[in-house]
Amino acid sequence: MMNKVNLRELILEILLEISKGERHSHLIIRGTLEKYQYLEKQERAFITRVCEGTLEYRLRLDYILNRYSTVPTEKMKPVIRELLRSGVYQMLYMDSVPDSAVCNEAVKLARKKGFYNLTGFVNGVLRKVAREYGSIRFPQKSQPVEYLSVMYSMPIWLVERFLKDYGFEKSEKIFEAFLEESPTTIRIREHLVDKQAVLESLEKQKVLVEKAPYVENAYYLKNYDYLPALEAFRMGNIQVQDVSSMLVAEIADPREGDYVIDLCAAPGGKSLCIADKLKGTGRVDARDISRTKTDLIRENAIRQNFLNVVVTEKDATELDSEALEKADILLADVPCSGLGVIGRKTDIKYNISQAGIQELAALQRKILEQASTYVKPGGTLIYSTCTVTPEENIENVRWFTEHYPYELESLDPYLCEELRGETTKEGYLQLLPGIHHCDGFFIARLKRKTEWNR
Ligand SMILES: C[S@@+](CC[C@H](N)C(=O)[O-])C[C@H]1O[C@@H](n2cnc3c(N)ncnc32)[C@H](O)[C@@H]1O
Repeated sequence: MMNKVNLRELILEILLEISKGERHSHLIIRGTLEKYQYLEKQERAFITRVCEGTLEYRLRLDYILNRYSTVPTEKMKPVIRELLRSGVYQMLYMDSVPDSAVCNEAVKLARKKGFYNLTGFVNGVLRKVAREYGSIRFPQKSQPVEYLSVMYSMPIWLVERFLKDYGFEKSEKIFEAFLEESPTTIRIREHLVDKQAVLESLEKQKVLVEKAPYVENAYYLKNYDYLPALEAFRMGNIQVQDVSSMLVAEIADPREGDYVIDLCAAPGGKSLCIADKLKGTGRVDARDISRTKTDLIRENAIRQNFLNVVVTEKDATELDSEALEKADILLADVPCSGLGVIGRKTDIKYNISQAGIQELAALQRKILEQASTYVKPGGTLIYSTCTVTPEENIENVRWFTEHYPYELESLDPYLCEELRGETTKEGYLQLLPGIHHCDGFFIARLKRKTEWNR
């Protein structure tokens, strides 16, 4: 018989690993769940929920703990800090766990980890929080920065940035959306796939399927445990992808026979979406910087049986003289700060810095510089990011049109009415979580001028 696993100990180990900030939290959680595949569905869900929740609400949990602890959270021993954070998270956000059980388990675990002299401290702090939580005074809207930081667990400097770029109301909606559960969105393939049959196969496997907005073949999936167990997934008929990413392929609008270069393609979502739209014709040259990354694209292309996708390892900042003026469509879905997908990748909000954003904006310009040479005169360049900072988005596009023979082109022919507006008419779209029904994303469509007529 299998030894009983101590779930809270696993959670503590995951949180300690996450707190080092060296690897993405979703990879750490996934790695542990893969190692303990034999755990029950509810046990796996419990681990995921406590780890994700503790991370998502870290700053708010620290604010609460610092009201009751004589030692501030940043001075605590890491084991004690993560035990307290996850304890408070369970008490405040998980009705199914009694407060007394949370305190007892945390004390037991502190002892097991060798912190005998701190068991009284752990017990005292958690019991005080349980008793007095209702009377904690949180910052009010009259102190907007502190309020948004504590209530939505966003670092102060990021709150200040969002306030500057988007104002209070929009920022609050965006932060609220970051804390909501992000749905699993899929795209059903268009070419050679019977959409109705795919929907029926999903329903037969008891998956709840709901239409997602903006894109015809986009759906939300609920009530499934393990994606690879779904026939539609194994057959390569569906692809997990947020609607914002699907919009890139809609806006690229490939025509049969087109040659498309995707400079930063891994794991391949947009490349494969475009390849599907090419209906088995043309070619998508899907590139990325490392073998690990290109293997991800290959894996996805093979599962979905795409024959018009060629995968290559290439650094997009280096010139590829063989590709000069060859592409009908060039996709630069560049590495970015990822602030639009904090709802899916929580650690971004704790790990990104203003200097990091500046560095990324410079890297994006370097990639655009090379990209500019691969497009046929009259061809299309799509620039996209999953972030919301002006310097990585519209400011880069303005810089690009000032220095290279490109002009913005309206997105309206490719978008549903709901997404059309002033900027889409001009040629770009900034999607914001909480305002739009998808991740935060930026897409611009640029046409290479046939003559350099500045
Ligand atoms: C936003 S992700 C791409 C997502 C992908 N387009 C999709 O839809 O699945 C950015 C990618 O850029 C890649 N990247 C970073 N620096 C690069 C470089 N210098 N050259 C090529 N790819 C690079 C990263 O490995 C990462 O896979």
